Amino acid sequence: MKPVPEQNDRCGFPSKEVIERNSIMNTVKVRNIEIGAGIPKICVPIVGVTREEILAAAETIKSTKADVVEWRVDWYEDIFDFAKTEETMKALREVLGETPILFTFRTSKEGGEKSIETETYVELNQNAAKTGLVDLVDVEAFTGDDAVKAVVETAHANGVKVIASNHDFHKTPAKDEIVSRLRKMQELGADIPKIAVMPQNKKDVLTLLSATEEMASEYADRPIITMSMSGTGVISRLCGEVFGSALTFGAVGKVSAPGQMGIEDLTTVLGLLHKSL
Ligand SMILES: O=C1C[C@@](O)(C(=O)O)C[C@@H](O)[C@@H]1O
Repeated sequence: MKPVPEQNDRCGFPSKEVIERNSIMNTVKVRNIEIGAGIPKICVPIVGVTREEILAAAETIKSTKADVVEWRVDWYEDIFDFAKTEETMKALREVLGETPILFTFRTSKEGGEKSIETETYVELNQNAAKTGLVDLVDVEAFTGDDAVKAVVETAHANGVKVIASNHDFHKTPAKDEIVSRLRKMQELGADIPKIAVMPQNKKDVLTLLSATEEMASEYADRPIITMSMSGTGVISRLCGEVFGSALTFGAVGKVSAPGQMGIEDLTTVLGLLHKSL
């Protein structure tokens, strides 16, 4: 008789433990937004350089259906002066009211505007979390485990959630590699693991979707975010509710990555899919 695999019961179905583990999907609540429940949430990035541009973008976004606003601080001209950064953050919070704010310094290594020393990067994210003005911080998962854990610890101590991220602007890694990166982010204590990859062909988009489905159904006990970038990958920004990606980035004006759709079209498509599920 063949040995029964540990994962399965005697009839070959998933064991109780596996089913229980798979059914525990914690959502992440930031202000009034529950990430991981229902329609994927829409996050709109702000990529202004000056304080005026940033606040003007926030005013425009405020009148849209954005669930979350990402402040891409690597674009901001005064980001290395924390007093100025905090003032702009305060003004941004005043404009956005209850809309959750995600604080993101995207390093040039992962497609962002500026490079930064690891120590400064950790300190910047910790300081942002300590202000109480932002709701989420993005930490690049491959900054080094100690650095990531330090940001997670400070963020959590201040009631701020952490999105761990990884970006490949050139290619799409193999499915197992994508899953293993997302699992690592979960192990490092991130509230939401996220990966963005570039497809070189349509099969790469399927690889990303398949990795998303596997991670979401077999390993994740929290929401995840995935996307395949550019026009070839745009479908992945629309079908998160089917395959298991809890949030999608949409543009109001300037995009922050290739393939982002305008928020109005995005809202329509997400709504249409939701109705038919
Ligand atoms: O990580 C991401 C995802 C993203 O790169 C995208 O492809 O939509 C856009 C970035 O602004 C954000 O920080």
